[in-house]
Amino acid sequence: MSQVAQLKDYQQPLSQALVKRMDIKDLNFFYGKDKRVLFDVTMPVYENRVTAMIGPSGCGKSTLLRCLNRIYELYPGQYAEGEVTLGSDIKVLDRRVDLNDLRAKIGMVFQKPTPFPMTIYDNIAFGIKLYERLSRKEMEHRVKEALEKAQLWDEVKDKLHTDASGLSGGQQQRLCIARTIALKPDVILMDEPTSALDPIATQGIEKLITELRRDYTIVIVTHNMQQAARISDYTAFMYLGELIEFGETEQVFNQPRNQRTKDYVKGTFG
Ligand SMILES: Nc1ncnc2c1ncn2[C@@H]1O[C@H](COP(=O)(O)OP(=O)(O)OP(=O)(O)O)[C@@H](O)[C@H]1O
Repeated sequence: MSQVAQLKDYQQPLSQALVKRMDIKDLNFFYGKDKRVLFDVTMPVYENRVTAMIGPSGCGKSTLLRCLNRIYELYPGQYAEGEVTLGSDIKVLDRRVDLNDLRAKIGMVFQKPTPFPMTIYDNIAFGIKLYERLSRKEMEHRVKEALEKAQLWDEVKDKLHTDASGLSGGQQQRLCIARTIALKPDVILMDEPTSALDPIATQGIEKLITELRRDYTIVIVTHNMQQAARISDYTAFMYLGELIEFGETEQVFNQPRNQRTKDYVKGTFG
């Protein structure tokens, strides 16, 4: 059995056909006019699959992720050129596309769990209220559904109205995932979602990610190659702002086409 197959002990095969959920074409990114850090990146993001971005520190993984929901627009001087499409018709980089709508469709989970300073229940309800008017019953149902999908419900159902800061790190991260899920996104972006967590909590999140891909499309940036091998279906290897190789995770790890990929996955550099 291959190394990747052994690592994927808890991943169930998916039956859905391969469909492009997002399409990235000739993407360039600039931290100001004179600092270009992405160079003509072109790759698909497949629906109901986990795509991992790997590569040495500073290669542009997080920058690429941040282009997918235009979160960089919060910072003056940063801009992207090229094309990022969601579904068949939403041009993500087009300034006419409303950022709030976009971020509901393309949710994001960050490195450090960042619950809002409010109750567990309100953490979920808060985001929903920005987009939808639900009755109390409907809201209760949505909150429960999101917590169930994030596999947190059983642990918090008796303390929904206590402060979220009382949860463990792993629980807080699952709460952040629930908050994202509650908006019914198409795509969930995750930037090093387990790097602040202990091994047990990390395993819980990894398992959750592989289950969430039944309903969502997930793109994850990770430093941890074993994690990429365990949980992703597709892997993008980046180096110095270029996409060096993209393919099925099994292939990228076991039969890389590019010498740099080979060296990186073997641990020779990076
Ligand atoms: N706010 C910023 N201003 C200027 N340059 C930046 C900024 N953020 C990142 N960079 C540069 O952009 C390049 C890509 O950084 P990025 O954070 O996307 O890489 P990464 O692969 O995610 O790295 P890491 O694994 O260390 O998080 C690096 O050269 C980095 O120094």
